[in-house]
Order: sequence, then structure tokens, then C-alpha cells
Amino acid sequence: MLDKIQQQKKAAGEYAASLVENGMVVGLGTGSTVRYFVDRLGERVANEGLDIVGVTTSNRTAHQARCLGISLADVDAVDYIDLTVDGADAVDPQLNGIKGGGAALLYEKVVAKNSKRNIWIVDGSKQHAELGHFPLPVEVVSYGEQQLCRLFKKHNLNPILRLDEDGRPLTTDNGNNIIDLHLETIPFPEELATWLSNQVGVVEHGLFLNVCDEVIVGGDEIQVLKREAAKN
Ligand SMILES: O=C(CO)[C@H](O)[C@H](O)COP(=O)(O)O
Repeated sequence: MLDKIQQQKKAAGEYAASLVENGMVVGLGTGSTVRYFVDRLGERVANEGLDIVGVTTSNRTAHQARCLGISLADVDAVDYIDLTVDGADAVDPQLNGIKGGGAALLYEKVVAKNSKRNIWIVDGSKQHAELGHFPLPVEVVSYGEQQLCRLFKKHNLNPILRLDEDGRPLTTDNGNNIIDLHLETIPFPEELATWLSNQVGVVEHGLFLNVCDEVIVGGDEIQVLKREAAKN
């Protein structure tokens, strides 16, 4: 029996899978919500002969998709991605968000930037009036990461190097590490994003601004939030 949050994740994932059409190149995000989406896509491939090519954002999702018989292509082997479905850790009313709780933010951003349409699938707990509630992941090269931590501390960004279950610095699929910034709020996300991108040793940050076109919130009734409507 799934708890309420899992039910919402499943509902959002399965709804998003119903939007995928024959012939599409589909970006496959990462995380527990995307897992439901990919499961349902796999069912559609097996039962309906749905003909799609997936572009994955992590080794975990690639493994799941392969096991389900979903054809995959490298991001560089396709002209563009028709639709990417991904999860999010926090979403604000303008459909900006924080991603990277699952440490896949770099490939997620590369795939999102090469997609015509980006949909995020979330449970209700991910919606916030302002970003910052969820720690902001920053992917960094390991060489000099303590120097970056000191710099972030100096700027009151409350950095904590993310550890794996063995207590060692967590390594991403790209061999980098993650520093989480524990911020109460992010009043100026654009400025923070630019500042982070300018720091040597930062590979990517988890602020996804003006990326998402639609958010699907799972529940007894599915809510679909659209960027155009959010802007008005
Ligand atoms: O950004 C991500 C991974 O890097 C995930 O999409 C995000 O963490 C949401 O995960 P979940 O669906 O498990 O709540």
C-alpha cells in the first residue's frame, strides 16, 4: 500500500506517461517520481508497441529503461528531444525550481536545455511560495572543493558537502561531488545562479530557472500548471 506522497508521485508519473506519443524522443529524468513514469512508459512500449527513443539523465534511469525494453540514444545522437519528463525538489509559483536532490542535476540540465518541452512531475509537498526551503545542490569538481566550501561559508550560504552512505563525499555519475547550500530563502535566484556559475570549480547548480513549461502535481485530481499562465 503506497502512502499519500507515493500515490501522488505515481499519479503524476502515470499521467505524464499518457502524454508521450509515437515517434517521440523523450528525455527521461531521475528520481522516485520519474521511476513511476518510466515504469508506465515501459508498459506502453511492451503492451501498445509505443515507438519512442529515450535520452536518460542518470545511470539509474538508464538501467531501469533498459530493463523495461525502452530504446535509448545518447544526447549527442539526437537532433533534439521532443519532451522531457523529470522530477523536482521544489517548485515556486513561476515554475522555477530546485533540482539535484538525486545528484543528477548536470545531465538533467543538459537534457532539459535540449528539449522542446519540459514537464516536471511532483507530489504536493514540492510546491513552495519561494525557493530555498530545499537545500540547493551545487555540483563541484573535487579538486579544491574545500576552498569552495570556505568561499560559500564566507558568503553565508551554509554549505555542507554531501556524503554517501559510507560517509565518503558522494560522487555523481560524472565523477564530481555535491555541496548543498542550506538557505532559508533565495530572494534573488537569478543573481545567485549567475554568481554560482561564475565560481571556478562549480560545474553546475540546481537552480532551474525558466526551464520548466508545465508542472503536473499528482493527487486524487491531477493539477497541470503551465508556465504561460504562471507568468500572467
Ligand atoms: O532532481 C532530481 C534528481 O537529481 C530529482 O528529480 C528530484 O530530486 C526529485 O526526486 P523525487 O522524485 O525522488 O522526489
